Amino acid sequence: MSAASLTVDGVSWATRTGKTLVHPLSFALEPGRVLGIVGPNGAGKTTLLRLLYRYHRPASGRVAVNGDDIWQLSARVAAQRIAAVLQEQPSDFALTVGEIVALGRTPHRRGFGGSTGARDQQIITQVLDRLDLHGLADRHLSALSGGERQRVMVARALAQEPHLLILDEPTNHLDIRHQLEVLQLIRDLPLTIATSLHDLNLAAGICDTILMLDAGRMVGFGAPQTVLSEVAVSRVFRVDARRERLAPSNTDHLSFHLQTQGYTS
Ligand SMILES: Nc1ncnc2c1ncn2[C@@H]1O[C@H](COP(=O)(O)OP(=O)(O)OP(=O)(O)O)[C@@H](O)[C@H]1O
Repeated sequence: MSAASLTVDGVSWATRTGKTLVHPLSFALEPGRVLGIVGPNGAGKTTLLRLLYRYHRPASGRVAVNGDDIWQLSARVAAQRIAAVLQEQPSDFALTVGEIVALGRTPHRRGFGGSTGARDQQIITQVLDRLDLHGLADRHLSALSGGERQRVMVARALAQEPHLLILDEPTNHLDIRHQLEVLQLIRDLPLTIATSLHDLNLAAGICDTILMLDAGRMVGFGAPQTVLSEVAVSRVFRVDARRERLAPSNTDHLSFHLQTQGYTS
């Protein structure tokens, strides 16, 4: 596994009816960085992620991975570089966990239906181990809990050996232990990562950089402590946010309260 740089230059996206959901935004991420995308419901997080994994073609601007415009790459080469773990649960219920993780190798095979080689098998075994899924390899997806399915989807994405990993709310469906495990895995992976996260404290804990969206506009980009200020979080999320120092861990923690006085945006 190796990490890629990500460059987003003047990228915007609008619906067919002309409603702009992502206003032009630019940022750059160095290889190996973890970017957290935060913002209220409907702010455009999923739409921005779709632009990063070549699902939406930008209305303006370009997305480049290691300097290459992702729309200049073939779909297959793009899939060798970028993998995504999405919110929607998969519909491949008839497949086993092992078979689904093996699907992650597809972009690396010659021709469709190519057989699984020794190297593919080795990688599949490694990711099953890494996600603690070995005991479930022969189980059908329909027989798994939501959290187990989520781990299978992360395993499939890692089997793809991407350089850039996109995750949309990866901790949905996960209990606290598995949330922590998936987040620690994300932090330790030698990949460039862009993930949306609703939990601002988790985001501050694992991300190097935070991108804050509000109504399709980038309203913050930088270190978590800077972007997730009390003032900015209060304004964008329409709450009273307070930053407190937790003892004995000596870490910052945001707490949220309904506003007593209205903020106007
Ligand atoms: N293809 C589309 N056509 C029209 N509207 C869309 C489309 N995709 C998303 N939207 C709308 O654009 C806005 C942004 O959606 P998006 O899913 O990107 O937000 P989000 O920040 O991921 O929200 P959430 O936190 O609720 O998941 C929402 O109001 C959504 O209803």
